Amino acid sequence: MTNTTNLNSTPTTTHTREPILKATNLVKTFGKVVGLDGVSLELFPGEVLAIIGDNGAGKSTLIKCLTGAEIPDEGRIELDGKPVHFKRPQDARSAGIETVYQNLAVSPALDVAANLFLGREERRKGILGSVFRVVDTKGMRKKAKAELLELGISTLQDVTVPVENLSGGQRQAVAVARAAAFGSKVVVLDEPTAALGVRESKQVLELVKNLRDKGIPVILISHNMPHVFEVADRIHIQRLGKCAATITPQSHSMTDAVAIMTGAQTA
Ligand SMILES: Nc1ncnc2c1ncn2[C@@H]1O[C@H](COP(=O)(O)OP(=O)(O)OP(=O)(O)O)[C@@H](O)[C@H]1O
Repeated sequence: MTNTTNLNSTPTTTHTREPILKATNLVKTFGKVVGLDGVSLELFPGEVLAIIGDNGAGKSTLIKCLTGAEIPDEGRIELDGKPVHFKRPQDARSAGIETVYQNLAVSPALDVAANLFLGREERRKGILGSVFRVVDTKGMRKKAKAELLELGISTLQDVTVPVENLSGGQRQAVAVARAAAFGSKVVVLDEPTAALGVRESKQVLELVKNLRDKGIPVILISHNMPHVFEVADRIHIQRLGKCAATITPQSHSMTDAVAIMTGAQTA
């Protein structure tokens, strides 16, 4: 991958590999309101792509179109080079796109391992034979531990702790670990550090880097410029429903990014 300095709305990075996820000219309107006005995006293997933009710039709408929560009016989405037409979030999830939304979908009363396997519980034969299959708590706990270890999540040693007893950062880590497990191809994180303190944010940002290093590309939506500049390989800037520019932390400063975002600097 080579980075070039360029403020045009075309991606500033050239890649030798094919994108895992590619969106071309997405349009989404809500009555007279234009949420997305012809937005294109590419996500490459092993990268963190941040999406930034002012309120109402179209970040959520873009993510929702990529993850099946909204259906674009126009445009094309390809996953691994093949066109996809997600009609609901479950379609995107089945295809390998996992999303962690701001309002975390963790179950507070369940323990860490149960949360990691939520909706995908593993079963084993019960003592009465193969007819009765019981939830394989022990097996899932073992796998949960291995998954957390692989992701470098060291703050969650005990997978039998109920999630309601964890800190905000640890809960976020559980949600991200769940998204990263089960062979997902892409992880989308919506404001993962918004509700966290400095130390907890740092842990989550480390986790994002670990995901990338593990080969899972991440799309990160964030308003926090220092966080974006710390972890992103490329930064897609949304403005008024369009992509104003795609930059890199090497090619542009935070001041540049904010100026492009607000229209003070043209792309
Ligand atoms: N369901 C909806 N119905 C009507 N208008 C919508 C809907 N969803 C989004 N919009 C509009 O589309 C535009 C883009 O909104 P979107 O939520 O994608 O922006 P955003 O960049 O995520 O903003 P924020 O940072 O405030 O969450 C806004 O004008 C918004 O009001």
